[in-house]
Amino acid sequence: MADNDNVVVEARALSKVYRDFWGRQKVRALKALDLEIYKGEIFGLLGPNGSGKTTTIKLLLGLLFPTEGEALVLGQPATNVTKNERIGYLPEESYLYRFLNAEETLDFYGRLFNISPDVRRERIDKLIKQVKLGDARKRQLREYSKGMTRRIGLAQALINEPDLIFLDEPTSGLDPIGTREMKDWILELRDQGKTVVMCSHLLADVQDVCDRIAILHQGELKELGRVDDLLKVEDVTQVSARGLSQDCQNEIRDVIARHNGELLSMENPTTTLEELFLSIVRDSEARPGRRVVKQDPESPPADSAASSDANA
Ligand SMILES: Nc1ncnc2c1ncn2[C@@H]1O[C@H](COP(=O)(O)OP(=O)(O)OP(=O)(O)O)[C@@H](O)[C@H]1O
Repeated sequence: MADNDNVVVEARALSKVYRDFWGRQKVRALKALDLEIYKGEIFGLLGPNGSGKTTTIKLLLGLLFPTEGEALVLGQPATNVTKNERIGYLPEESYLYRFLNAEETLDFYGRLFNISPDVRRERIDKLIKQVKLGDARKRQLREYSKGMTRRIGLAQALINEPDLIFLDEPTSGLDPIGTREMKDWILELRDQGKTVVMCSHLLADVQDVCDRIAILHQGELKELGRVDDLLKVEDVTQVSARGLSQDCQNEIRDVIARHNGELLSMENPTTTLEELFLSIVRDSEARPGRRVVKQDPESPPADSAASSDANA
């Protein structure tokens, strides 16, 4: 295996077969996976349900033993669980104690890592503020919404200040604002030099934050590479410009035709629904009480009661 400080995860022919009670072959969940993940990158593990993503993470955490092949994580065999002191893990379903509050939960996990009381107190305070649970720090987790549970899950995964963080579906159950915050935290972790490995079915989120991805299907690696390279459409050139007159646009059309090119589109770009949603919510927070009813010219007029309410 490579002796390279930059390689944080290295899997060679990593395979897992789940057997049934009688020891007969049951499911080939992972088939000879070869993979390297580098320091300081956000790596996305994608694939349909049952393609082997969670199995891969569990093998890398040493929670499962491989049937064949091997993996090195942070320079140590994946099966060596002492390396997990430098790893954070947010499972798909957070296994948290419902009757503990946020502080007690983080204190519990801090103790598991033998973090001294002073450092624990300081870190818990910092993390609770970071994931914006300051107002809910004394509330039991059974009262938490899905989004709050995801956020305390992230704080728990960071309690040991890990170098490598595994996040299984980090944005599931979060609203667009919670999703944006989670993505910003993930980007911040990379800025701090940490390595993040995430699984997600939400491809827009993966595209937004991941540097490289691997796509698994039926336990096999089908694609591996940089997101921007994989998504680049080689034979199309996109130009974006502001302030073009109609004459100028016509000239551009002529130039493209003269050079035997095919004009695919020349139009005003649209923003994303995420951008629109976030700008409306931020605007509403900045100017509470302001209500807008925008009339779609195609739709029938709103009834008079709705209009007078909106103008109130
Ligand atoms: N403990 C187990 N015993 C037997 N089969 C298992 C076990 N865990 C997973 N499998 C099987 O291994 C395959 C891969 O499962 P895995 O959970 O790794 O997929 P996944 O990509 O994480 O799926 P999802 O997106 O649904 O979380 C599936 O066919 C699954 O049924």
